[in-house]
Amino acid sequence: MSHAWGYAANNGPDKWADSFPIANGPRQSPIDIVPGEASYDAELKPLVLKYDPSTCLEILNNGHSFQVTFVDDTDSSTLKDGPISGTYRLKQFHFHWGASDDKGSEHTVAGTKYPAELHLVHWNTKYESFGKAASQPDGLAVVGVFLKIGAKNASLQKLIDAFESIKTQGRQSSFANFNPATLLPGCLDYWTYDGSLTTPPLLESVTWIVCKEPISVSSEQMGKFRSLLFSAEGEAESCMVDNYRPPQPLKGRSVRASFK
Ligand SMILES: O=C(NCc1ccccc1)Nc1ccc2c(c1)[B-](O)(O)OC2
Ligand SMILES: [Zn+2]
Repeated sequence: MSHAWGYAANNGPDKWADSFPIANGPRQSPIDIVPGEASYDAELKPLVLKYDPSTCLEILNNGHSFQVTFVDDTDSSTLKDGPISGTYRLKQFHFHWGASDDKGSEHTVAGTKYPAELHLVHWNTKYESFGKAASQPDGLAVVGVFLKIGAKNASLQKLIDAFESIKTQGRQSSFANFNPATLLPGCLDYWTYDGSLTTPPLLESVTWIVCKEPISVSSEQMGKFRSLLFSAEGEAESCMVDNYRPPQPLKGRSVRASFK
């Protein structure tokens, strides 16, 4: 497989190991989180998330998902505490979702799939850049938030309203003053474990922080996610759906809970 990885039968998750052998590594993500097997750790601190909407830069279709990117040359938008030490800067957030409401999340909870999952990506400022941090075992910290079908989500609607300008692969548009904190659930209880990027290069550099409480999304809003395209303008249209990697073997890792 050339490095044109994707989610189709010929270039999807079952084929990634051909070009990225780490796909079969010891700390791959996502995983199935089994709450009864997670161990409560009283030493885990509450998450401290400080986001500055003025660091929001653009929204783009990268051919795998849509992503909102942030200016990360200062400590304006950061994640601290929780299971991590030091300061991690927000770089981007993106989503994974399904072709229907019964699938789409990457992490699962006792086998339950949610229709979508948000990833807020942060990098450890002890390294000089995201790229450098991405190759270090403590380089990245990603906050995962499940989306559950329910009430229309006004914050997600702001993202959806920008979709017509990023319908096809490679398109981007300016996107300002969005506060990612509006995408967080009210309760920040979380599970945490050591894992990886869930897309190539699948680097094993992520401290995963998965929130127990989902946020809401309406079924109509999920329909708008599915109107984005994997394909570029002028190519045969391919709907951007099922852009999730299934759970990977735990390989002896422990999952800790910040709550009883
Ligand atoms: O940043 C990514 N690629 C570009 C890259 C540039 C430089 C070095 C390595 C990688 N990928 C990526 C980053 C973070 C997450 C994911 C994928 B995710 O697992 O989907 O959710 C969390
Ligand atoms: Zn992701």
